[in-house]
Amino acid sequence: MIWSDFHRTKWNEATNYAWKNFTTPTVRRMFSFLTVLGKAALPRDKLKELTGLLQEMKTTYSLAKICRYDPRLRRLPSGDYDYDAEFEADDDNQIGCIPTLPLEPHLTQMMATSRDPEELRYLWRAWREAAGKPIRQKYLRFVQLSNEAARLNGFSDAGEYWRSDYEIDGFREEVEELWQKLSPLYQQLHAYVRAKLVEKYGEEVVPRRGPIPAHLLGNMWAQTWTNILDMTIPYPGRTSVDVTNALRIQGYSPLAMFRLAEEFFTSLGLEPMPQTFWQRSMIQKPTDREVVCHASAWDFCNGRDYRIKQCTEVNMEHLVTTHHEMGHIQYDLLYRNQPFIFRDGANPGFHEAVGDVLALSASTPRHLQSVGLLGNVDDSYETDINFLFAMALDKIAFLPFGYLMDQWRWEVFSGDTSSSNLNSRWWELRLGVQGVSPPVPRTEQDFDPGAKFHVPANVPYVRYFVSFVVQFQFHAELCKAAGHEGPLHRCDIYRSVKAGRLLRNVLSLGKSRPWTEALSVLTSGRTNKLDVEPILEYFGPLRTWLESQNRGELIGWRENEAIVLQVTRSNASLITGAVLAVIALVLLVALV
Ligand SMILES: CC(=O)N[C@@H](CC(=O)O)C(=O)NC[C@H](CC1(C(=O)N[C@@H](Cc2ccc(O)cc2)C(=O)O)CCCC1)C(=O)O
Ligand SMILES: [Zn+2]
Repeated sequence: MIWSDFHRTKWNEATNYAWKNFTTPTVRRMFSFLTVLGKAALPRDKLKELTGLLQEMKTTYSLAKICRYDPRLRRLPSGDYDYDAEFEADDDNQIGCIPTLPLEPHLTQMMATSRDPEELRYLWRAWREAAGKPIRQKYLRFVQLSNEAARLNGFSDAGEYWRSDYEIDGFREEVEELWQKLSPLYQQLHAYVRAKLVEKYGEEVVPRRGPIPAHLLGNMWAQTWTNILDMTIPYPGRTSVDVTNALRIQGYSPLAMFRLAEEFFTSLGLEPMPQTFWQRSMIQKPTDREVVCHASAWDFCNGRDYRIKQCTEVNMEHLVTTHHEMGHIQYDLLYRNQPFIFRDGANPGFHEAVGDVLALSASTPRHLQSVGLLGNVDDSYETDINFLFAMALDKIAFLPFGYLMDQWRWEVFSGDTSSSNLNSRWWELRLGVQGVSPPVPRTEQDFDPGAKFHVPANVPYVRYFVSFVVQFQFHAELCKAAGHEGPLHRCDIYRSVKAGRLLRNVLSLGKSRPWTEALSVLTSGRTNKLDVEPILEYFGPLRTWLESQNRGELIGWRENEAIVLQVTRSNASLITGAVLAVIALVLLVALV
């Protein structure tokens, strides 16, 4: 229904006070959600422009392709590539360029498996040229319209609108405080991985006391580091929990991976996937048409139709993703009897945590052995450390990225970051928070955040940071309910109906109660706050091990030790700097 300006004014007036005096808390809660119109509050023409920009940015991202790496690419004295030459028809040795490589599965796979820094540097830059740079202007206009819509809903900007999903004042400070408590553990992991990369690539490529160049971490955005486990595993030759080979040798299909994940949920007494799920999901990349391969889980809001769309590859990372996506469907199923407006996660981080909680049990060596994916598993210290390290490459490495993505966007929405420092602010955060540096010089002509799905797709991201903290709170409580004894990282809640009942009680609430109350239910009243203790307890043994291994290493990074020139500020400031230097020189000479 299209809102006429008259209707919208009347609605805004009506929703500003009448319902706030309703006596029934649940009805008041319903209206507090119903009165937020979101982008529908925009005038018709601006709504059309906003949705058009969003579609264009998503299309650019999902269709972006790059050329294959060619080692004959000429390097400039500055260390950068002579890319222009790359596309000139070169008589004697045709380099040429036909963009054929999409992100999934090609670039994802190459970033994960290539150990050639030059190829990785090429892939890293070419992807940003194809996916990020082209949408910079569109994104700036999109931000303007998003802020206008937010203000029409009574928020100061789109960032405040996004944060309202968490229903607590000071959410921003809460997230900052959580990160401060987790950062020391991240820095220990960062220092250890950097030392291993120095061993592999040399100090020419990796500065021993500086940030880690972002293209060497096995992932296009350096957001999880599981793909460099082979180069960094503490005890090579001992049990490694990467069961990719076993999955392939045993002939696992994507369907078998989905059935395996479903069986974990039903072993807890939770819901099986409905019939339509198996009929209508897309679990493999089709060969006859272009699709958006970024995995997603869908609730068609009729209590029967739920689907996953995923370009599943047979490997460990996708087995975890399958649990993650199915966790969304499980949550959708558990709150399907709630009133429509309450059919949502208690907060977005809860929705992201469900599947990961089960994956924490399903990934243990003991569990992988029980499903036949791992051979002999010993209870040795080395196996424990190998396992915890593999988990840290996923869970701890991710924390700064999960934190900085929306720090950057909240500042863009609030205007603290503007078009003149859009990309340099991104790299300030990447350098300062995550300790990674760009492998080629960056300028304000680039738009590197735009090369990460959630920015063109306008999907908020702090939900993942919240999930990575709260999933360990869930894990600790479910393990307690399952009667687990011993270290938290060895817990496997598989087949525990008690754990399943507790999880069902928490998730069935949907968004009918504030998430702080859901946390009280989970912890039998012990807490209603996000708490880093469980994740720090889980990784406790690894932290001790890292601290002993890192003796003598610099913990943290010197920001001036990045290999390449950091983000060059907009050229104007460079010229100003040069002019001032000349004037100073002239004065000096004059004085002497
Ligand atoms: C209709 C709709 O949109 N539905 C929502 C779900 C809902 O709201 O019901 C949805 O399907 N969102 C897609 C998104 C996909 C993935 C993702 O984007 N992950 C992040 C962060 C991350 C990284 C490591 C990790 O272990 C877990 C998460 C990234 O890849 O950067 C890709 C693979 C994993 C999850 C998702 O499932 O969260
Ligand atoms: Zn998710």
